[in-house]
Amino acid sequence: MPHRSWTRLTLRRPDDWHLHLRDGAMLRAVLPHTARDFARAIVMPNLVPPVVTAAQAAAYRDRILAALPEGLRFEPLMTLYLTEATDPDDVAHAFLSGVAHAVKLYPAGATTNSHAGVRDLDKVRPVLERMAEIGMPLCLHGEVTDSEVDIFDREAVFIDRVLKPLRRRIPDLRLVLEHVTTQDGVDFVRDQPKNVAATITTHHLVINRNAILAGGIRPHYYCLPVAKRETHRIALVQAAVSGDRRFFLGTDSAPHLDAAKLQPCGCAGCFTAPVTMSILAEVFEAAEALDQLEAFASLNGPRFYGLPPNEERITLVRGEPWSPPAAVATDEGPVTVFDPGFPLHWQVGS
Ligand SMILES: NC(=O)N[C@@H](CC(=O)O)C(=O)O
Ligand SMILES: [Zn+2]
Ligand SMILES: [Zn+2]
Repeated sequence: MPHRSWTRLTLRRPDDWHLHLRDGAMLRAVLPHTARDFARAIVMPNLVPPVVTAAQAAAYRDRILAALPEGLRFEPLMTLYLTEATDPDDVAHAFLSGVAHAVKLYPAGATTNSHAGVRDLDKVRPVLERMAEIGMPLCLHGEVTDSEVDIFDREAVFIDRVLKPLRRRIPDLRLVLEHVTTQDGVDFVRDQPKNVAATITTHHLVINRNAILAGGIRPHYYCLPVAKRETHRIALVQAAVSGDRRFFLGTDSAPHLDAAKLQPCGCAGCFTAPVTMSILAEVFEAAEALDQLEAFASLNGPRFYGLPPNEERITLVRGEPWSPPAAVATDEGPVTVFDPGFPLHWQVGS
């Protein structure tokens, strides 16, 4: 049956393998939007102060569960923020006791709340070697921070200068190239026979760099890594719909108050949680690959992380275009919801 005529699609409940839930008022406002559609999420640790230790991750996990509205089920999968002072024993304890599922590497200065991240990879080598021994994945924000390097080239340069040497030095370390944005990144992952995967965001599947700049500056499309040329967006779509187990959904839904985005130096991040599954259905439908959506959103991620896929199912239903909320209210102000720029026909059935 041609995909264009599908009006319903049932799949295992998806997970989000890269998510920012923040804390406090923001956490309470955004969490229900993820928990409505997703069973689990890899929760990013870039709070202020960052989630560095096993104890901090356990406490953050408890705050997330306490913020979950009655009647919703959701399992936060915690990560540890890698610093040059991180203790390998604490990391191993966090992983082996189930408190944390991955460590996150932010090159210092690369993105939101990354200043406590890593400047010198040699300093964290004992941690990385221990992780390789116990099979704990390292999630990477894959951009160099060198101000000489053009912002649109920072992922490709990271792959050459950091990722390839790291692969050679610690080949058993399991890596996730988070929010891959380039053909270069896709090609790198495809070249790795094992231990490497990549997450792909919602927004990088639908916007290219024109969205940020054409016709005026549009802060709600500014995220890191910054969206690239159309050729790169197409490479991401091809990877996502290919069924290749190395690529899976990590929305990187990254809410910031509108007040923090709409200013002369605005924050990076797109808030996609409320619309991700609808957008993905449009993207996969347009690629005539709706039958691959379950692999991308519900199967490939758990396989990489060594977890069972969810048993529960959701149904996406195609109908007349619907209008998602323009913004989600928090106690501290509104957060604009990502607008893909095309009508959304698909909705997750209740
Ligand atoms: N993606 C973003 O643009 N922002 C993220 C950080 C990140 O994932 O790099 C955030 O925490 O706001
Ligand atoms: Zn990042
Ligand atoms: Zn992120």
